[in-house]
Amino acid sequence: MMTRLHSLRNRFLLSLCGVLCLALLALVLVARYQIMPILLEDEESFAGAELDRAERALDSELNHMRRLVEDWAYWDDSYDFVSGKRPEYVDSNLYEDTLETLDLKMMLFLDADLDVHWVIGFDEAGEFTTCPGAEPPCDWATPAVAFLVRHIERKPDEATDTWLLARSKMGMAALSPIHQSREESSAAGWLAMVRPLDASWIEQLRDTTGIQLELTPAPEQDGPVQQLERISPTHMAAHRLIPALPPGRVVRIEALLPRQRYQASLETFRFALYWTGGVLIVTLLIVLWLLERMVLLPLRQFTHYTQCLHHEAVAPDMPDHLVTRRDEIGTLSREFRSLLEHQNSQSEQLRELSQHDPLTGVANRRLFDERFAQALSRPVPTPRAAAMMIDIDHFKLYNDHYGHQAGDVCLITLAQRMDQLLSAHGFLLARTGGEEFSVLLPGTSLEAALAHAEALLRAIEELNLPHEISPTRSSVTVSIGVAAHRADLSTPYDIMRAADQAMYQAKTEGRNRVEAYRVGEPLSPLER
Ligand SMILES: Nc1nc2c(ncn2[C@@H]2O[C@H](COP(=O)(O)OP(=O)(O)OP(=O)(O)O)[C@@H](O)[C@H]2O)c(=O)[nH]1
Repeated sequence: MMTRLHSLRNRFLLSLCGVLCLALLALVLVARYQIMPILLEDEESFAGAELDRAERALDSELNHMRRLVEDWAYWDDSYDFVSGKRPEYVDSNLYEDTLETLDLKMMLFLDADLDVHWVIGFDEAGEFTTCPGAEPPCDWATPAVAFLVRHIERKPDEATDTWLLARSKMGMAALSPIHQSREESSAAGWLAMVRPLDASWIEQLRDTTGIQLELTPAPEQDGPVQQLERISPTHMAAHRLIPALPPGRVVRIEALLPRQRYQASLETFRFALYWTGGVLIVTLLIVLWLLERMVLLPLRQFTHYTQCLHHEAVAPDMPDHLVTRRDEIGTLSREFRSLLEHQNSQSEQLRELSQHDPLTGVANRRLFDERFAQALSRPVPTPRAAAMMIDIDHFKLYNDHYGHQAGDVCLITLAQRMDQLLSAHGFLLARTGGEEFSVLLPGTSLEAALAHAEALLRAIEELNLPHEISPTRSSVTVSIGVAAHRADLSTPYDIMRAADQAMYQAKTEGRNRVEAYRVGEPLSPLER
């Protein structure tokens, strides 16, 4: 018995759901292990590029510082000043406004012997000081002087250098040898400048780069130079450490970056995922609908039809829309129909064989009894039915004289003639014994039956089938007993017993005659 779970529809649905789940799982795994790493990697390279941009902005500021210090260092007035020839240089150039205009914290001139020639700048308290050496009140410059002297002694290639400074406050420093502008000569001294990197400068850097960044001085640390921290779904913090002075200190660039690219990629991926999922589900629904219409529905109709064959007495016709289909179901339906037709015709043949006498082709006892019972069961007005019992006279002699085969031919000839006469009236002739026939006459009275029997007798005589050694007549004759339904003959058995008795009466009376079963005659048992 097919359960609902095992129906094709449910199995197909379950299989599709399974495939869908596997596809979703595959999609999740691909997203987790293929797409997400690519997105994160892309985000890291974006953060790196943004930090590069911030660092390039710093480099550009350092270059600016380099150009500024070189402008002053390659100025002949500066050359003369450190060579001790232009004492008015201080008054005309080195004053507080100069530092403020150039956005500097300090300018330091060293002569060729690396002695401090002049210092101007703001001390730790922000007071402007200007001195011919690093003595008070300009002693705040002493550490810078010591560093510069060490640096020049270590690297006397007379190149311009720039540095980021990361003390408690940040700054930028540049150092250049002082040369004459036109002649090739050795350095007459060195000029150093220091620019503070304060909050307003950082704000300006933010405006220039468009990056939300912070610069902070920090001690040098072990670990990666660049790090990325995703602080929220919308923002990440990227920082990079840039070497600075003094040794052991770094400038930490920290950029707060939007995760737009990641979010946009994620959104695009989600969008594609939802659409793919939606299209997949719609496709599945359409496939299911098509399956239902093209396969399952006709199969159910076919199954319903085969079930009807079991339950209905008369086989219904196969629905036209099934047999006219041009697909496999149509082929199956047509094959099934032709198989059914073949089986029906074989059943019909078997039924015919089981209800008819193989020698004469007329009905046999089985069909006769069946029809007789039917005739009496119908609530029709009287007369209900009559019956005849016909027996060929001296048929043993016929066989003995003409042979058994001729006897068969005689039986066939007689049967055909009698059937011809009887069937014209709707009566049923049956061969119920070797040379014995019975006739059912539905709705016929005894008198009418006797008249039909007499006509039958005459017709057989008229056949004039030779029976030379018959003591009755020189042709084949029959004896007929007739009985009809009445109160004391209410069953087929009783009526046939009475007809049989009448037929024996006809034999006794001399054969080739018709006898009726008379009222009050005792019935003898019917020999069968
Ligand atoms: N050829 C042939 N003979 C059959 C067939 N069936 C029965 N018979 C013969 O029919 C004969 C019947 O003989 P009986 O019953 O003695 O009766 P009868 O010779 O007809 O004599 P009455 O009935 O008394 O007139 C037998 O010889 C059977 O062999 C058959 O199918 N073919």
